[in-house]
Amino acid sequence: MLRVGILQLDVQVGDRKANFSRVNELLSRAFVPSKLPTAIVLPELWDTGYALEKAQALASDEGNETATFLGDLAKKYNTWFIGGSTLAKTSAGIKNRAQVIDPRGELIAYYDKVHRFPLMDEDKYLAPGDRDCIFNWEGFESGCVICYDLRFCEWIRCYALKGVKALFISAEWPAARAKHWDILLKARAIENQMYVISCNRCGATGKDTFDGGSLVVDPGGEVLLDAGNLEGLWFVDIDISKVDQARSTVPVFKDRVPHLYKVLGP
Ligand SMILES: O=C(O)CCC(=O)C(=O)O
Repeated sequence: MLRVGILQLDVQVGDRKANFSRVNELLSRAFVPSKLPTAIVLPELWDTGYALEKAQALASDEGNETATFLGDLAKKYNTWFIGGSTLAKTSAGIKNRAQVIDPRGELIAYYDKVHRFPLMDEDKYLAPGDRDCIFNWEGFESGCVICYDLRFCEWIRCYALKGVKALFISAEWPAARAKHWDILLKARAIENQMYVISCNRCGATGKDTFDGGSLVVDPGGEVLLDAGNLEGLWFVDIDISKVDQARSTVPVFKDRVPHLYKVLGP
């Protein structure tokens, strides 16, 4: 069993210091040795929120400021931080970057959001990522994506075809489309027969409201954890062997007919 912690946060927009201190507070309150999780997941842009018009000022070089903060926490609590994105200044522009940090505090992988969300002007302010993010988490192929990426079943399928068994999704998915979030998380878990481990923002900024609703869904589509709409750190135990069980019970991957799936044109 692997224990996962979902840190559902009400993000303070443009205020990295406030978000850092809130995360510190929630972690120190929740931690007792018997509850130690193997990984903690944070929301998308958890450290600065969506203040993209100020992205240039808020981004840190390669996202290092936030990676250093999480690295120290990873060592302190002997846990992974997986997902939870930050604005990263790179030579190709500013990216919405999810970070994967191991218990030694090392940044071992990162993911730059591939599908930019036009309703939040990401295409105007951010440069897109151009690759997936697959890494070994405690002996298991795992991956991460960010928010809007969830709508692209073909992208998530690529992760499954590369052997991913646990997919981490960080998001700031608004309440207005909470139903889509809920259904798509379950669908991606069922169709790919993998764990989907998600962390969404809660709370509100002006008129924008976020319902949280972070779910951990098993490969059969069962919801193991629903964090509701409140801020907090929630724990759940997952058994990765259920992925192989699901894939052998209904052999979807064996029964694919890929030569019929080829699309003509872009
Ligand atoms: O797809 C959606 O409805 C929400 C996506 C989103 O909020 C994001 O990618 O930041």
